[in-house]
Amino acid sequence: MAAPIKVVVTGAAGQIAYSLLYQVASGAVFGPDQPVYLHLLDIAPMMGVLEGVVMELADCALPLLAGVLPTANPEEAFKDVAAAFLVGAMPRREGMERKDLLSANVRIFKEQGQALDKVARKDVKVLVVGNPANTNAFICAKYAPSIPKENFTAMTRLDQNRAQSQLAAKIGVPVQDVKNVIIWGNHSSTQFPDASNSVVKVGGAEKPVPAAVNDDNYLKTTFVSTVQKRGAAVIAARKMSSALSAAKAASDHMRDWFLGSGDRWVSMGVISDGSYGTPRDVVYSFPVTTSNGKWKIVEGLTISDFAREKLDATGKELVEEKQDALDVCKD
Ligand SMILES: NC(=O)C1=CN([C@@H]2O[C@H](COP(=O)(O)OP(=O)(O)OC[C@H]3O[C@@H](n4cnc5c(N)ncnc54)[C@H](O)[C@@H]3O)[C@@H](O)[C@H]2O)C=CC1
Ligand SMILES: O=C([O-])CC(=O)C(=O)O
Repeated sequence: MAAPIKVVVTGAAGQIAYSLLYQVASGAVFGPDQPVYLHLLDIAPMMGVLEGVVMELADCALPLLAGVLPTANPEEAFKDVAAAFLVGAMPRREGMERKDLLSANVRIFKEQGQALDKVARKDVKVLVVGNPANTNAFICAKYAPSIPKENFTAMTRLDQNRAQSQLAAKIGVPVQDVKNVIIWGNHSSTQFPDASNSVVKVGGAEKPVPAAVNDDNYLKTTFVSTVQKRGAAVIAARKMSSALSAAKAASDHMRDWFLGSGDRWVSMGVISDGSYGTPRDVVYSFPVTTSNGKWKIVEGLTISDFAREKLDATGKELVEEKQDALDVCKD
């Protein structure tokens, strides 16, 4: 059995963490042979609730759980961690856009970037879930200059999973038979869910999704807006934001980053190098492949005029959000 790795989950007393912690501690993320030492960070007033979560983790009797450290101190929480799930942040309520959370949440990611910089492993893999996730990830990386920018990512995997599920239902196949759907840009209502390069297994053979769906108008309209607005639809129904599916997506993202994406593309918010004419130096969601703990943007895809407009609109929003975040972080 390998030596345990330290993994931090922030917002550990919150609703996403309540689903995520079991997945991490049971081996679904880092593999069935990798023990984990869980660091649980939340704010001081939540320490009582967190105590209950710690009790429940013990009561799960999980063989891979090597230990648990609950704390309200970021430097203690981030000490020597190999992986960080940055979940802790305010969620939006009905009628809000995710960027409305910026002024409340972005300072958390400045402070946590500084703490990671001081005490985390320099190869730590950071997944930002707290919204607005892309811009929070950008800020976190900025305040952790001793850690490579490539190690900071934002979660658009939930959007990818939603898109894959919508397409599978439309075509009438199991969800795992659809692959390579792409989420471009921001985890916001400007994101572009793009099925144009995705493929589906039908009757044992692979076929392009656009041919299998055979409804271009659907792929350009209903499909796009359903995925863009799915978070809001869940909030309208549940009066709370997605948690079960967000935790599953966070597990998928980190698992693929650590263990490899195989023959599938996955979407991750990563620091943009200007690929596909996107703005540089914002955290933009691209199709990537992962192996040996590194991600690589999928190259050589054709961008239609329709897609171009969408990639530009979501890029523009990210540039604006970045500026707003830098302004908030000045003081
Ligand atoms: N990227 C994505 O796809 C998704 C992102 N989200 C976002 O994830 C975040 C968390 O959502 P939930 O778990 O539902 O919220 P929640 O309110 O249930 O839990 C958040 C937890 O974070 C804690 N927290 C607040 N400030 C903190 C700090 N400075 N350090 C550590 N912990 C802190 C709170 O005390 C609370 O326990 C929200 O911002 C939400 O919008 C949610 C779903 C999907
Ligand atoms: O919509 C929200 O505020 C929560 C979230 O990010 C999602 O469900 O995608």
